[in-house]
Amino acid sequence: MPMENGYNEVSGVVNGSKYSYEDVQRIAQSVLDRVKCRPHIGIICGSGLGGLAEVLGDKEIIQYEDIEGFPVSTVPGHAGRLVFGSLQGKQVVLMQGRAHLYEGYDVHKIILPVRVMKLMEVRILFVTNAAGGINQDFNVGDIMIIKDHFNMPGFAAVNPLVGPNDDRFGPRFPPASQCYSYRLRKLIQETGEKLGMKDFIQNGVYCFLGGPSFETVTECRFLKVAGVDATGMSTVPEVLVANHCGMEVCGISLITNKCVMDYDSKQVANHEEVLETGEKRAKDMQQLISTVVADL
Ligand SMILES: O=P(O)(O)O[C@H]1O[C@H](CO)[C@@H](O)[C@H]1O
Ligand SMILES: Nc1nc2[nH]cnc2c(=O)[nH]1
Repeated sequence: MPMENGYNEVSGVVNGSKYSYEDVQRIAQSVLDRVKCRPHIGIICGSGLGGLAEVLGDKEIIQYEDIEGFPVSTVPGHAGRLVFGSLQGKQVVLMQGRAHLYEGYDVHKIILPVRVMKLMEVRILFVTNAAGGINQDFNVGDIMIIKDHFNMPGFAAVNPLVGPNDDRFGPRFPPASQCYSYRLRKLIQETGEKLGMKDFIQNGVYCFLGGPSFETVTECRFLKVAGVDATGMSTVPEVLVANHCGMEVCGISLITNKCVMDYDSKQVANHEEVLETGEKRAKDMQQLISTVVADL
């Protein structure tokens, strides 16, 4: 069972959905008991990007609601299924949808699937998302290779590593300046160029915000000054935990809309546009990730 609900005297935080190492071991084993696949590669699909599951061979599917502790997705574009299968001859596990803070989940709950993947021996993690473009040189439909992130809620201690540390997962004070693998960033860039995607591949910094409101104009302008290229409401908690436990991480954002930078603009962000752009670029995202996986 998860650690006791309520206030944790050691960490001083409400620790209701924090899972111990033994809890995660048990959950990982219960998932492995249900599938034949033994993946070393994990893929988390962002809003509208779960179509990659369709190209997996020998699929084995488990609904999140059938896995102890897994947060159930409540957002359109997030199917809420763990899909095992083969991609380019490699065994992979793919999350078709994720949970977000704004759905009401505690940050410790959001990252549980990443720790479960770790204990299933996943070593390389692809994390994708839909994001708004802060960088005005970016176009809708661009694919941004994440080189770094800005954990804005982290300024208020919203970080999945808050609380007692279990060294079996990773160190108390993990560095976070190299969360995104240089090797995988280069591989994605080169692969994208070979596939003729150079014109819409970008590199940049992703900012995590709590949502669910999209940003105000002033917030967007602030992020631009802070050096952010794209913003969204996910990814960073998962990446911090993956980095903590020594996974090699590749982050990819699809720029689904341009953030509004002008106070008099008539444009407004909306989730329908996010999903539409995801649909339009789905095939390219699939081809890019599949080709990179083939080369691993
Ligand atoms: O980050 P993903 O899960 O791709 O979803 C993005 O799209 C939704 C907003 O349209 C938000 O949840 C935002 O984070
Ligand atoms: N915060 C945020 N998340 C997004 N996800 C997709 N587009 C956006 C956006 O413009 N802002």
